[in-house]
Amino acid sequence: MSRDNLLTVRGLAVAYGAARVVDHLDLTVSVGEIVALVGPNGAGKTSTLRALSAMTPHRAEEISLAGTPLPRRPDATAARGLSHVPEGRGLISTLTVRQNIELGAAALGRRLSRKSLGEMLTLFPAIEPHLDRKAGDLSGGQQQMIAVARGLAADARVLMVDELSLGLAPAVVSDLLIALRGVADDRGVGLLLVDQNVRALAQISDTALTIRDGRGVAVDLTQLDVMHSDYLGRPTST
Ligand SMILES: Nc1ncnc2c1ncn2[C@@H]1O[C@H](COP(=O)(O)OP(=O)(O)OP(=O)(O)O)[C@@H](O)[C@H]1O
Repeated sequence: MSRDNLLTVRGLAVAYGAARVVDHLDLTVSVGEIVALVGPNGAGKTSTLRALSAMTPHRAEEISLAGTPLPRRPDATAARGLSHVPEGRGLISTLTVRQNIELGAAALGRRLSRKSLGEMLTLFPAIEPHLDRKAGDLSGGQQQMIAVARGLAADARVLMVDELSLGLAPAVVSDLLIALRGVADDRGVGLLLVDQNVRALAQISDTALTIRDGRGVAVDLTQLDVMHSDYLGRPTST
């Protein structure tokens, strides 16, 4: 393990019945690193994130955070600092913005401190005027900011975000990605981002991989930049 490694995954396998969608997948996410996980529909990206946060049955030789094996229960995984913003965001639309952000900490039996809330609002100033509105009444971009804030508010050391840009305008996606780059640079959080919008990801990621025949394959970021949206990518080595 390198000194700065946070998340280490070796030999991850996910199967649905006889269909093995992820097989021998390895990946690492280091302190302050943004890793893009790209690939076409059905490649196994969501299954990978769900397995890492123990929401999907899986096998693995190693899933560890900062050198310590992660437990295989979603709440325990989150409590150790591996946070997951699922596709669709998973907000409770009838609760307020503030309550949704508090849920990140509450789910782990913690109270969200004023300092943590303040940090989230500094990161996403667009949601500050709406703290006491129902989350479901906000725009898609604002809801994605709330979901990321909720994930970070649970003292995330590694944050995984599934389909960050889905349904959002390019300018909103850009704001979100710049904020996430800041989270990585300023707070040292490691980010594992899944998105169909590979061109946007290429702007802010440090490394990228795709899933080919179940395995993680490194992708050249400069190739991502010129791809159309769902291109699988070329491996940097074969
Ligand atoms: N609960 C499930 N039961 C059975 N098959 C599933 C289940 N979840 C996913 N799959 C299948 O596993 C494969 C990988 O799905 P997954 O959602 O992980 O892919 P993905 O790369 O995230 O795709 P997308 O970009 O479309 O979200 C697909 O063939 C999918 O149909």
